[in-house]
Parts: sequence; structure tokens; C-alpha cells
Amino acid sequence: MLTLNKEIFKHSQQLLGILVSNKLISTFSNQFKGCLFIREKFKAIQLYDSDTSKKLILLNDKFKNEQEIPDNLKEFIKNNKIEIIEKQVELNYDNYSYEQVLKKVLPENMTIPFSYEKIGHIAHLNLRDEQLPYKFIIGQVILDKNFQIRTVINKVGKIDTVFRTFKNELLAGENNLLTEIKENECIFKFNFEEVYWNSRLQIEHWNLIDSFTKDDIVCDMFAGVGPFALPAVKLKKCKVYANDLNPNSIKYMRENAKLNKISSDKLIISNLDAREFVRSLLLVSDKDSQPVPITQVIMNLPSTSIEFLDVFREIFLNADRAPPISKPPTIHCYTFTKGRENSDLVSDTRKNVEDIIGCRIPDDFKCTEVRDVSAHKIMMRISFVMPTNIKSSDNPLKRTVDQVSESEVSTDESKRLKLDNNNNNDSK
Ligand SMILES: C[S@@+](CC[C@H](N)C(=O)[O-])C[C@H]1O[C@@H](n2cnc3c(N)ncnc32)[C@H](O)[C@@H]1O
Repeated sequence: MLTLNKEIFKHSQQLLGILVSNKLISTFSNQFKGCLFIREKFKAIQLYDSDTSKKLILLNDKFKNEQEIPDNLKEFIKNNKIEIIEKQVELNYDNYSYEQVLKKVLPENMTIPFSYEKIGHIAHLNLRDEQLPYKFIIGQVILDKNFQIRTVINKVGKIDTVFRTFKNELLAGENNLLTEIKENECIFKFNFEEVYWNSRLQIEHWNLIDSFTKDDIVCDMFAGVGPFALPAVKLKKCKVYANDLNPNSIKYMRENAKLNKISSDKLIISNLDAREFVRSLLLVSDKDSQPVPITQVIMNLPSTSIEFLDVFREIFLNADRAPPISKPPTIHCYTFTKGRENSDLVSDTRKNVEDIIGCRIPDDFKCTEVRDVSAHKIMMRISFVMPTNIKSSDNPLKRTVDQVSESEVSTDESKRLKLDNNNNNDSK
């Protein structure tokens, strides 16, 4: 496997320099910034010998001789009687940027990996096949050129389908995946290989939480280590019931609750399958307890969250029993939708939801694009008030199949409306 040879960057270079009096330095800097010789960890404006009244300014190496100096700088030099000299400078690996180093060491047509995820001290790469022979070089340069990075890893193999974790290979630095980061004013500590974490979702986490109020009771069905749950308690003062199937997520969520001084009566943590978790909150069999009147539901398992909507159908659209709480929650469900040509992402997402819950969702639902995962895979969030069969006057689904003309609906939609109609009629 190829490794980085830093020696190839050591060399000396002849530059043009000008000796400028101290009082003209700022004028030069303002007017001729582009004429400076710029390198990492290198001072282009230096002391010169023992003469403290002047500084040596090293000029851009594109000026090979005095004739190549731009006219306006030539005039500045002439008007101020500035002396031009030649200076030999010693350069090495430290004087080159990440991009400059990789441009020199990677094959000419290879794409330089610029986008990597930063998780505390960890840089996480997902290299392309053609970049793999150079992986240790790329890792070493990322480590050397970013002072906050202490560990560089590359994703290997496929993502685990249940806990959404994946194996990594160490490319450079410490073999330590226990990391700590700050997001939305909360500290999160976890081992990156044991739990799911995605730093690219920080803004989405906040966008959703920010729509909550202190009166909200939140049910986070796939909570991970708590990037929705903790800030919802800490910043929006909500009460949150947070759940994850991965015992490691639970271990770190509990630790993170302590780290952020969040009390156990504001954040109630469970380690159940998501459907069981929802039933445990809403379908209480014990006569001394009451169902939890949840107002917001977060479902962030985009690959399969939509399938878990069946538990809300079972609870809120059940022909055999009334829903356990009178005000149905708003559900925020994340999903991947195929961004095909001519496809309407919003209608596709709505249809996928309605196919699982078996009836229409209220027309005031909101559906937004969260991020492009790849050219044909878009992460969406759809938010809607859960339809219910409580009583027709409160029911957002007032339209029944009889009220909708045949020309208005497709056969599929007609079937869904019929279902909806039946559900409404079943409620007693
Ligand atoms: C995509 S991650 C999202 C985690 C977190 N909400 C976030 O934004 O970082 C999905 C989470 O769902 C959990 N999970 C997978 N299947 C589950 C199930 N059947 N019930 C509960 N949690 C599950 C995984 O362990 C994982 O932590």
C-alpha cells in the first residue's frame, strides 16, 4: 500500500522581494495582496537583517523577474524608491495545503476527496474504489492539515440494516472512536462504531425541534443517542419519551442526559422495538395508569419508518376501539423517495404514507426535502396530524368517498377514501 513521502516537498526556491519601509506596509497589503507569496505556515512579510525600519516582502512566484511585476506595483516601487532583491527560501511539506499536497501525490485525473464527515475528533471518509490504493496517504494528509482531527477512518462494507452502524478502517491517527461533540447546545458522547450518528443532520434536527413548544409531549421512536430528544428537553422544555432498539444508543443517551443535566422525569428512555414502544405509551392495560397524551411523534429511520406507521393505524383507526387519546399527535416521518425524472416527490411521499395508514392524511400536511443522499435518493420529511376515527366533527378527514366525484380521484385513491369512509363510520 502506498504511503506518504514528505521529503519530496523539501526544496529551495528563488523569489523576488522588496524592502518596504514600515509606514508603507499596510498600504502595500491593502493594494497588492495578490502579489504576495502565499504558503501555509509561511510569513511573506519578514524582518530583514538588523534594519528595523523596513520589512522584506516576498512576491508571488509567478513573477520570475522584475519585468513580470505588474505595472501598478512597479509604479508603487518607483514612486517610493523601494529596493528589489532576490531571496532564496526553504520550503517543505508544512508549507503546502491539503489540496496542494494531494494534487502533487495523487494521479492527475483522480478526484481529491473534499467532503468528509467530521464527528468530534474523527474524520469519516467514504472513498471511491479508485482512491483506495491512496487511502493511507489521503488519511495522513487530512490528519496533518486539520488540527482538530486526531483519527481518520474510512467506511468499509455495507451499513448494518437494523442499527444503521457500519465498520470502519483506521487510515491515520489514534485508534479511538469514542468521541464528543456539541450539537444544538447539547453535548453528545458516543462510540461512532457502536451507534448511528450523522453530523449532516444538525440543521434538520434543529428545524424540527424548533417547531415544538414547552407544552409538547414528544415520542421519539428511533432516537439514537438523542439528537432530537436532548435539545427538545433542554432548549424547548418539552417532555420527551425517547426509544431505540440498539442497547448502545440507550447507554450513551443515558450518559448524555447526565452530561447535559437533563432529569429523568423530562426525558424517559426506553429500549424497545418502536411499535412496542408506541403501544406501551398509548395502550396501557393497567387500570391505574393513563395513556400518555403525546402531541409530537418523530420517526427517523428513513429506510423503513413509513412501515412503522401501521402501529398508528392500529391505535387511531381501529374499528374495534376508540383511540386512547382524544387529540391525535402530529407525526414527523422521515423517508427516502426516489427522485426520478418527472416524479413528484411530495405526492409520492404522501401516497407512500397513505398506503400504509390506509386513508388520506389531512390536506394541510407538510412535506420537505431534507437532503440528497444520492442522485436518485432524496431524504424527505412528511409531517401530518394522524387521522383518527374519534368523531367526524373533530376528524380532519371529513371528505368521504361519496363526497368526491369519480373524476376527481383515481381508482387507487378511491379505494383509500373508501377505507377512510369505513373507518369513520366504524367509530362509535
Ligand atoms: C437513522 S437512525 C436515527 C437516530 C437519531 N434519530 C438521529 O437522528 O441520529 C435510526 C435509529 O433507529 C434504531 N432502530 C432500528 N430499528 C428499530 C426498531 N425496530 N425499533 C426502535 N429503534 C430502531 C437504530 O438503532 C438507529 O439508532
